[in-house]
Amino acid sequence: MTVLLRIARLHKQFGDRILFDIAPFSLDAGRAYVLTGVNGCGKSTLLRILAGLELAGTSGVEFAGEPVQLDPYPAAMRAAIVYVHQHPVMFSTSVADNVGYGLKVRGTPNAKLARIVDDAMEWAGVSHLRGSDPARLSGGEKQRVALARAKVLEPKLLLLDEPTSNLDGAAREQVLALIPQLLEGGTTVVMACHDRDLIGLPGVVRIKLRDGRLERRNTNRGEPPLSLVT
Ligand SMILES: Nc1ncnc2c1ncn2[C@@H]1O[C@H](COP(=O)(O)OP(=O)(O)OP(=O)(O)O)[C@@H](O)[C@H]1O
Repeated sequence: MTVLLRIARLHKQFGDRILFDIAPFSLDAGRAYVLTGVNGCGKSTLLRILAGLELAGTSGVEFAGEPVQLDPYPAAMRAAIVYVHQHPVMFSTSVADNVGYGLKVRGTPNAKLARIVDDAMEWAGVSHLRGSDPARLSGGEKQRVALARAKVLEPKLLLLDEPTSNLDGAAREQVLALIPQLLEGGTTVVMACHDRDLIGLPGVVRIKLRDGRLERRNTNRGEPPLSLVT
């Protein structure tokens, strides 16, 4: 399998506190990973670094086979990597505008954009909310809109930060039902989570941040070992 992202060393500290020092690790193209670890170990920070939202000390970074630096964050990675926050921030226009915003910025023609947005909203079960004020959505609806907004961009790497946290009952089930479909699309996905149902998804590689290191666990359901952390 092709490596999408390779990092020889990734080091993050806040003041004197070393949060993690990871060396080396790689993410395969089209592979799904679940990132676990105790509260505060740095899962969100790691995803934010990969998304270019936070700086870190890095060396030996390659993305899609090209050597890159993460500061300044490369445009090619900005275009290819989408981060979905556990509390997604929405523009206060409409749900449909939010789902289509990234495509609009990319200059997608209106007719095509409308079609893609319709399909994504149907996929996420939020078509009925198309004209709604995003500020009035429930947590589960917001997360599903955020997943639709990410999906339309067809990212090479999708980073999901605790997609089911703070959700329960039907809202959680609805988000859980979307995730396997995202994993089938050929996108590399990394999900930070504590949710056992996500951690147990078949074919997903488990990685764990512990004591500032990234450990690789087995792939679920006894599949062959993968080259996640080499
Ligand atoms: N800007 C910052 N300055 C100082 N410390 C920070 C900053 N951002 C995060 N931290 C600290 O870094 C640690 C890791 O935070 P992070 O949110 O990445 O953890 P997490 O593993 O995602 O936690 P959780 O499972 O609770 O979401 C925490 O102790 C947090 O307080």
